Amino acid sequence: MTTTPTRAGAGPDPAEAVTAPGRLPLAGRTDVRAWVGAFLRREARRLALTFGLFAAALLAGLVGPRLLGRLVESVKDGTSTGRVDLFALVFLGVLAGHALLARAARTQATLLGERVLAATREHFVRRVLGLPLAQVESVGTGDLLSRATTDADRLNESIRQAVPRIALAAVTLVFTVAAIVLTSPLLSLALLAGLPFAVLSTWWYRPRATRAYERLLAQEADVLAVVHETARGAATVESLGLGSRQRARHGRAVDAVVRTRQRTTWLQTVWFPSLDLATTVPMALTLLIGGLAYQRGAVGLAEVTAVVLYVQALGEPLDDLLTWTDELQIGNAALRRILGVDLLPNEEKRPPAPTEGHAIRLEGVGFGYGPDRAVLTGIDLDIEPGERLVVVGASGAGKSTLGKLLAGVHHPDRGTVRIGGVEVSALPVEQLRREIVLVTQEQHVFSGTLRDNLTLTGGGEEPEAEDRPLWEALETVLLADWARTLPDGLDSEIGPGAAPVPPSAAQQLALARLLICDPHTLVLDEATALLDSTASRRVERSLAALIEGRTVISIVHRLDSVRDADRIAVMDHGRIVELGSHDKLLAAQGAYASLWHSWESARSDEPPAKGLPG
Ligand SMILES: Nc1ncnc2c1ncn2[C@@H]1O[C@H](COP(=O)(O)OP(=O)(O)OP(=O)(O)O)[C@@H](O)[C@H]1O
Repeated sequence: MTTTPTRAGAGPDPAEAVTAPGRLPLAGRTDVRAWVGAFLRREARRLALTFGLFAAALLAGLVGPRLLGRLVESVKDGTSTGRVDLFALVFLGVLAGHALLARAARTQATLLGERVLAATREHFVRRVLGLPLAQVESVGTGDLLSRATTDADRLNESIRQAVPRIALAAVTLVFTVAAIVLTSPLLSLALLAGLPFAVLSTWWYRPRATRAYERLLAQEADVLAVVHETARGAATVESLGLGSRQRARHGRAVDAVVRTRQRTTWLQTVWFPSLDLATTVPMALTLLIGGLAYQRGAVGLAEVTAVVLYVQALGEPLDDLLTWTDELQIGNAALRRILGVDLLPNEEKRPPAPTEGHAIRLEGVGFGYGPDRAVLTGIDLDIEPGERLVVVGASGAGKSTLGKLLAGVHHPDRGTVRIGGVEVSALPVEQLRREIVLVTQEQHVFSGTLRDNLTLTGGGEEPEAEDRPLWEALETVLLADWARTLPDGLDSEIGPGAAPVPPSAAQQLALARLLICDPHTLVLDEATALLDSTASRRVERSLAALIEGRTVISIVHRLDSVRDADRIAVMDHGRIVELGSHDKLLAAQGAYASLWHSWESARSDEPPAKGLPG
């Protein structure tokens, strides 16, 4: 599938897949058609059942008035009370049958919608989990979230409501038009007068509405992105006083949605009246032609009356057909967004790659977040198994980026990062996590049990034998006492909406997870920087137990414990400018020495604080 850039001003062409900077792509018409084809094949029986039930309900609905008419006629002609009772009974039976059929039809349609929704969401989540992290980072989570939630709901709504209603309206229209033609071919010519209004207005409306709906969904995603970002970074927003900035961003995003909604409403204010004309003009013409034809004896009064009633009856299904087609258009826009994720390159499945030893070697590594933004250049570094390496440097020097490259979160643009002789980019993710893991300040507690949270990295898989290693890990990171206070031990629900997990416990939990997954190398990127000093000390003690016997690369701002490191790497503008032990670098009187002296003098003005073990 090829992707093309969005054409300025004109909006995306629904026939083509579209990519726009900073957004996930939109699928093209061919992708949508393929999806619909697969859906029709997969759900053919359920669809047939749903349509069958709707059609039966429609027919049962038509029988009622007919019966009532017969009853009135027979009362007029004189009939027995027994016969009236019988009619009433049959009428009630038909009404009950209609209600039951309508209920069954709606239940089937709902089930169908839910099945599609579930399958679409599962497919979407699988795809998103397979996306390279860099891709997810570059578009943000708002776009992804809205595709997985509101867009999937819209698609569900389209399938549940729009598809059966459109089908029914179309069938009703065909039957009614056929009835008009059969009743009076002459009067049916009046219908032609309505066609230009329906066709021209829809031809004008459709492409404009398609573009507006696609814009609307993207703008709604922006609103969700701001809300999500603000909620996720609530502590930062609060501490840096970013509330008014976020409110302003939210206000701008909502304004954009309101403007597009105004546009779609305006489009409808032109389209809907034109659709009304598509039935009222033929109605007026039928009366006119009917009157003239009746005077000349070309048609009977009964035919004129029937055709007028039929033309009037066209209004409702025509309205239904077009308004639900509009709804389907929103579903189509939502589907293009959901399927757009399929156009992204997926993390390919890699075969296991046997490594030799645990040595890490970086050769000529270069990396940038964008084509013109080199963040790391010419990095050569050998890290021996069991070594304690500390990385220091000014803010923005590239320390965290180096950590991400080591852990395989990003891959170098130039040069190689090898673990045990194998390039990190060649290692399957399950293997990579047993080799090297990045620990940052941000540790997420997933909704689920404590057990789920401990084993989600894939460790501790054997059933039954599970509990002991999990408790051992909790003991090691000093979290066992906290875990014992939970009502169901390892099976207690924790995280959002369940037992609260304090920030330090979340960090310790992440460390316990690491113990279970047991990688030989840890990259610690300011892992305790956000914790208060008591919590930080507790996590550091857990960390001390964890790093025993492993290679540790610590990225630090505070230099308290750098003396204990085997080597210190000093970074500046994306390069390693110095590398060696504390004493050696101090003696060299270079970048490290000045960092150290300024750290020492700053520390003498501050209350004592603890850094990370190095
Ligand atoms: N996801 C990203 N997208 C684009 N640019 C980024 C991204 N992450 C970092 N950068 C940029 O890359 C450069 C290096 O950032 P990095 O976080 O690696 O530095 P650092 O030395 O760890 O800084 P700090 O000590 O402040 O964390 C900075 O200019 C930063 O703005």
